[in-house]
Amino acid sequence: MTTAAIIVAAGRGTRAGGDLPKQWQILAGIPVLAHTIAAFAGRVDRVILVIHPDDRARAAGFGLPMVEGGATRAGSVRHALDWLEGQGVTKVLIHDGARPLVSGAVIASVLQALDTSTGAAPALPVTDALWRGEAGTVTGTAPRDGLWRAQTPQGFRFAEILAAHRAHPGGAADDVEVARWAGHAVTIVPGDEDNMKLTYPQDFIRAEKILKGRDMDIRLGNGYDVHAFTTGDQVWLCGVNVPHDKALLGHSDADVGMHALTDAIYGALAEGDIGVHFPPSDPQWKGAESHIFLRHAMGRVAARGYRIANCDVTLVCERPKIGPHQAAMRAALAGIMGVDMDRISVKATTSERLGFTGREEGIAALATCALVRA
Ligand SMILES: Nc1ccn([C@@H]2O[C@H](COP(=O)(O)OP(=O)(O)OP(=O)(O)O)[C@@H](O)[C@H]2O)c(=O)n1
Ligand SMILES: C[C@](O)(CO)[C@H](O)COP(=O)(O)O
Repeated sequence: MTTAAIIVAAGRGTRAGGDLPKQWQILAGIPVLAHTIAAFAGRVDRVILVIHPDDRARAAGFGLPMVEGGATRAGSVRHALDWLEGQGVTKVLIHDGARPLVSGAVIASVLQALDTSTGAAPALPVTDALWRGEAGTVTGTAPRDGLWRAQTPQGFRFAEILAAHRAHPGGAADDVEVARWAGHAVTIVPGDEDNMKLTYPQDFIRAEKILKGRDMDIRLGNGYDVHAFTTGDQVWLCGVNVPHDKALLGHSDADVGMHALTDAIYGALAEGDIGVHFPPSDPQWKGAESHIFLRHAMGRVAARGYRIANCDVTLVCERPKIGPHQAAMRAALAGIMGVDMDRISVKATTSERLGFTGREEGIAALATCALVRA
């Protein structure tokens, strides 16, 4: 059994306004879509992102398969279902990228209901009285009995929802409508008031408040790296080229500071180290610029729904002198990581001429990193 989640995020969010489509706007320090993706981590076997072609570069950092969206939500879902065909998926969840606060409990209920039903979706009963109105005046009332407010993820047996979407004439508000049109029963599972869809600007304020009320998850990681000196006239340290009477030896550009920092980030996520993601045995990483590794680690941070609280790097060497380059190093790292410079510290110490660093045989670097998720 393979489960997949399709996260539709190709809309333009016109009702939400703002400089960016709503799924890319920042909510509690990270993009809305990063929250949404993090909610599915570890709960399904595969996650597929449906994005607008203009957002390809922005979305690449998540490291997930990407499918181009359609002109409508249903079109976007259809593209992803077509893409998943033949990949052994038996259950598929279809979720709005604009619902970042979906809980693990809601996702689990939908998946569980699919054991006995072709379709399942979360919803909340309508509890307020319903009126009709015109020009600001109540013109009638409507019974609320049996009415539900639909949420996502809406889950289905894969083959059935793919066939239903292919046959549907279009114009459906959601995937439950498509499934029902094709004759499939859809089970209602309990929704969650917090599983709101960000639709209007004021929804962001409510979502921020909900997130503030949740427990904060903090993770710490450390990293340590050493590179030996060889002949040369420059070294790369924390993204800055420093003139020196030696060079650092390594499979990549040997930026010992950036390597320690990257390992600290992987460590905080409990996702191994640089060697796991970029094996030295693989010739494609020979001479690689270290920002590739750091950007990858930051993509993993975003994909897991975390953000950087702060990082601290210590370089251990007698020479070159780090002080004159410290500000440039902090700026370089902050630029690569997309965080404010005041969250990045770079400092240096000598080892009082003791050991391999004291004998100027190489440079060592230590790094600590703290990640937070609301
Ligand atoms: N062509 C489209 C339209 C919508 N969506 C996605 O479907 C979800 C729910 O749609 P909605 O809230 O209507 O989003 P938008 O279409 O972006 O919003 P608006 O109608 O305000 O422009 C969103 O995650 C949105 O990105 C999509 O993937 N492809
Ligand atoms: C799918 C959906 O989220 C169910 O509530 C909703 O129908 C999509 O958003 P829209 O605002 O109706 O386009």
